[in-house]
Amino acid sequence: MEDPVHKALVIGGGSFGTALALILARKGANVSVWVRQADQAELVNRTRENTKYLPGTKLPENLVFTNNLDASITEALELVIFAIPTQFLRPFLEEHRNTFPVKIPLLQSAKGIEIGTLKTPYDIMTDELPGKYGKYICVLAGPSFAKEMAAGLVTNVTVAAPDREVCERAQRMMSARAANFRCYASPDYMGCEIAGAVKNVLAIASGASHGLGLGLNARAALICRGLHEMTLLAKALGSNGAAMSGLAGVGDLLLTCSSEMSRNFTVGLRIAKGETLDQIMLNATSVAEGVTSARSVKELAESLGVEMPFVSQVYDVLYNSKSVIDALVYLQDRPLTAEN
Ligand SMILES: NC(=O)c1ccc[n+]([C@@H]2O[C@H](COP(=O)([O-])OP(=O)(O)OC[C@H]3O[C@@H](n4cnc5c(N)ncnc54)[C@H](O)[C@@H]3O)[C@@H](O)[C@H]2O)c1
Ligand SMILES: O=P(O)(O)OC[C@H](O)CO
Repeated sequence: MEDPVHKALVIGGGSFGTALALILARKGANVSVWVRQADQAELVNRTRENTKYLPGTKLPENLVFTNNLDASITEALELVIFAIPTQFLRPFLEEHRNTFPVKIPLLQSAKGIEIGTLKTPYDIMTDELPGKYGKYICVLAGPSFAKEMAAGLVTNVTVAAPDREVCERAQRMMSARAANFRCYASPDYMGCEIAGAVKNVLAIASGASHGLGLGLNARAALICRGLHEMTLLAKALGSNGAAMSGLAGVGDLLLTCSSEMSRNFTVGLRIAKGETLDQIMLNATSVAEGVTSARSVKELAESLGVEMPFVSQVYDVLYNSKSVIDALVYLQDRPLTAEN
């Protein structure tokens, strides 16, 4: 049974923040979406459309963009969603540490690993928010293209948190039959976050494989062996691996490795077609988290002694000018091993 939400706040008005706000608005919540620029908020409110990040969807009147985080926005909140890319989360929290009410779920939805600290978004939130917020931090992960959510298409995701009561409350609050949005609950928050970060890197590999015309056998092998890599990393960080067979693990990996709707997949595709990373980044209007996570995930895996051959090859292609063909040859010529 889902819970009603009367008032919610989404931090970040990119495509995913806007899509999550729409889900809550469609179940009747009054939703504010915080963005950095006042003029962006004004434009969205005037046109009733987020033309920059989620064009083509009319926003309902109970969904309002704002540049304010004063009491009129934060008072009586029941739920806060964080939907800004991983690398910008810590600076945001440093500035807005005590802004949010306590005892309400704080649901983070970014999929990446922070450069430098090699931490997940959940850990960044634990670092930066005062202890009183600790057990209320949750993770949302799973196969969820913003465009499809905005179109009202069926989407199932996982809400994860160590505290069962908080996790299930967030699950009930985010679930929205009216928006075809269904949430499952899981205690494996670390598994969900590692899956979210690593699947973006693997999606770059899958796009590259598609660009080379390697076919569907190769894609299936990449998804399967990639799942093995992300499972090893998650377990090295304390996950019991439960998320890997679920929506956040194999579910999101399948989605992102199979579609040009994925920005990460598209980066790999364009590289295989001859563009450089610099050329791709030059005109990028939206974020492909796998580009930065290729660096941080590789470093994290090395620091833990976890072998991640696909991730290391994506890193070499992006940052060491290795050709996609050479990366493929490397992967195929590795010594034969047992499957697990
Ligand atoms: N778009 C999706 O389908 C989708 C689905 C699931 C998860 N996610 C995850 O959600 C997170 C947000 O991605 P998105 O797709 O909404 O991004 P986007 O590319 O659509 O928008 C970029 C966002 O980053 C913000 N931003 C840019 N520079 C910033 C800065 N210096 N400080 C703070 N914010 C800044 C922008 O305001 C905007 O909100 C990512 O971690 C992504 O992996 C996205
Ligand atoms: O467009 P991508 O590659 O960032 O993927 C979006 C979502 O993470 C899919 O679940």
